[in-house]
Amino acid sequence: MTGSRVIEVEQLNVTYGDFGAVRDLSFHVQRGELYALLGTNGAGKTSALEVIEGHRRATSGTVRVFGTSPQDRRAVRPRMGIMLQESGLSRDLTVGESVGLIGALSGRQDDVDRVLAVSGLTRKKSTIVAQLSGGEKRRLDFATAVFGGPELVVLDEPTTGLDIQSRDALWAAVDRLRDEGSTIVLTTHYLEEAQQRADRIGVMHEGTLRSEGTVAELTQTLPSIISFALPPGSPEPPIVGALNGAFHVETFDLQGDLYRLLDWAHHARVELQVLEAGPTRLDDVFRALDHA
Ligand SMILES: Nc1ncnc2c1ncn2[C@@H]1O[C@H](COP(=O)(O)OP(=O)(O)OP(=O)(O)O)[C@@H](O)[C@H]1O
Repeated sequence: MTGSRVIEVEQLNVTYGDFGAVRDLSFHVQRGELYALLGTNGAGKTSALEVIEGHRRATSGTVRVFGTSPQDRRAVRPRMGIMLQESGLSRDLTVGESVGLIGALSGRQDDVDRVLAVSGLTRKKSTIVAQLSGGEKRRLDFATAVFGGPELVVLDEPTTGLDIQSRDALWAAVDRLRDEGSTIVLTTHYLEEAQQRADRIGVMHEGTLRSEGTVAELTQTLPSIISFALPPGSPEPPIVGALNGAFHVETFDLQGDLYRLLDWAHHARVELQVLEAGPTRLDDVFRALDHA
């Protein structure tokens, strides 16, 4: 293992027949990092994660987890918790039995009731899996992944289908894992969640890694946005970019332009309606992908 790298992916290719789902993918994840692998639908994220999880063999390239092959399940499994996009949990087991069984298979030690509490499933302990709602099943998948506080947790779209309370609870549990030193790798289509939490982000599109870095690094090449509307009959503002009466301005000098706008509004006694100003969001990085 190089330095404190928990995951090392070098020139990974995954092909299905003659279709290259993952093409020459290289990235690494440092110990204690939260790394978000983001991308468009079908970009190859799950295929890459499946190799990291040891569920799929690479067509070519090298993947190392804790310095060893992820196919070496005996070495890797006790140290890695996995939340798949679709779980293979038995429908007839109760929630408590499922967590206990998958937990025991992981080789890690934990208290089932503690894990259920962390995952918001205490009241469902005796319910069979077949009777869980979609969101509850996701919480159960999460519970089995974090059983025993693994050093590495891989989460494939963990918050898809969860209501806002469940999402907040899941992120609080992830924060606790990080406080305890766990490394987290995840995929999500909720870009704002990655923007708030990821130390680094890799952006995939059509099988390849298009960009990688911190949120600041990914967004710094794009302008910031100021948007607002004016009451009818207002004088012309000192800023261009009006569209249907609403103003939407792209700027590389957010602070300077905002100062000029507010100063103008103050002196002209104009109310800036629905005023919003902020750096470019990851959404815009994604929208730029199709043109990359
Ligand atoms: N078993 C398979 N056989 C053939 N093609 C597959 C298989 N699994 C995935 N693919 C294809 O490989 C591509 C990458 O799929 P993958 O699930 O890795 O993407 P993803 O980035 O996770 O997408 P999403 O965000 O939509 O979940 C897609 O075009 C998909 O149709």
